[in-house]
Amino acid sequence: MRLLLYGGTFDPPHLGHMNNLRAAMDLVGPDRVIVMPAGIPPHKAASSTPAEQRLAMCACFTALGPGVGVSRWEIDRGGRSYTVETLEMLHRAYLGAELYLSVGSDMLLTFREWRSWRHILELATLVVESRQGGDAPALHRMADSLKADGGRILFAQAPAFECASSTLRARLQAGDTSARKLLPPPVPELIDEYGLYKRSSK
Ligand SMILES: Nc1ncnc2c1ncn2[C@@H]1O[C@H](COP(=O)(O)OP(=O)(O)OP(=O)(O)O)[C@@H](O)[C@H]1O
Ligand SMILES: O=C(O)c1ccc[n+]([C@@H]2O[C@H](COP(=O)([O-])O)[C@@H](O)[C@H]2O)c1
Repeated sequence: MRLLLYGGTFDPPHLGHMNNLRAAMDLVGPDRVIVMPAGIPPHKAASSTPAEQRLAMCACFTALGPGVGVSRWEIDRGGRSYTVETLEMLHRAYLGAELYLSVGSDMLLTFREWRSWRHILELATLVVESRQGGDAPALHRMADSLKADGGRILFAQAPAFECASSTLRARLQAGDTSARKLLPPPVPELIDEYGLYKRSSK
């Protein structure tokens, strides 16, 4: 059994994430996909969007196929979400499964800063997706060096879809409604329902 983990802050999920996960699924052909919104992301400021609302927005990923589920495990644990702990949990819960971890280019380039990154390489195959055209040489250099440390690394074959949650939040807060086109359903509807990313009053 192949199990693909896709973690993120998802504040909010966007078409770059959808493109990323679809490409990883096309490459790996997983039996099961677990989308895991982080409690507190380890390497950036905590999101001000409530975890339950980020979790609800992740329903967009289930459109990618019947094997795709969204887990609240990291949110329920609370605190900083270290991927090694999530992979250890999956390793125990799905005995014998081959684990894959989907990451965008920024995550691969900072991978040696992750907690217990050597153990992550033992537990899972990394599936890398480019976030911007032209980043391939740096990604391949990093992949080669992680392979020398025993890592297994695959590259998903999809053109980069340049998009970031932080930019979309800023655009929505500035009243740029065209940013909504980069959000998969039901994300725009939930943003309205929860009153997220509101234009700041001056
Ligand atoms: N446009 C994209 N293309 C490919 N991968 C992406 C893209 N955006 C995010 N990712 C990857 O998705 C995962 C989760 O990302 P995250 O939720 O932090 O989104 P983000 O857009 O990077 O957010 P922010 O701009 O707030 O940092 C990470 O592995 C990240 O590299
Ligand atoms: O475990 C770590 O040390 C670690 C360091 C940085 C990022 N991560 C994970 O990578 C995923 C994407 O992180 P982020 O901050 O871009 O949302 C998310 O699942 C994080 O928990 C994990």
